Amino acid sequence: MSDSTDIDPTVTAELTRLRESIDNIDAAVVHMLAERFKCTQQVGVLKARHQLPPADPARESRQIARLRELAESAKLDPAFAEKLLNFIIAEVIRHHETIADGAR
Ligand SMILES: C=C(O[C@@H]1C=C(C(=O)O)C=C[C@H]1O)C(=O)O
Repeated sequence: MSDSTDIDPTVTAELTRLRESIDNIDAAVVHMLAERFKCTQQVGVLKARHQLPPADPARESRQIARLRELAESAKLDPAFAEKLLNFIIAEVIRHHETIADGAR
């Protein structure tokens, strides 16, 4: 069995370089998601104020179609992109329901 002391130093250096980029990308994703949630919270307040429903399935369909196209041109699995967007949207709708409940 090999342990970390047997690894070729050039392999370790390459792994470290790649992991530094992965960490930077993860940080960017967190910051972008935080900005997205700031916007969606404002949408939630606007909807609650004007008695609009938390979810907008027609808007979601357009977003999914657009994201699937973007994913294809970026060589990212469109099914994965759709699942990710649906996961995020489900959380946003939950937030909107909470905001609407608080406004009642
Ligand atoms: C943010 C909105 O509310 C919901 C959340 C969406 C999203 O996270 O992109 C899209 C549609 C809605 O179901 C919106 O209506 O724009």
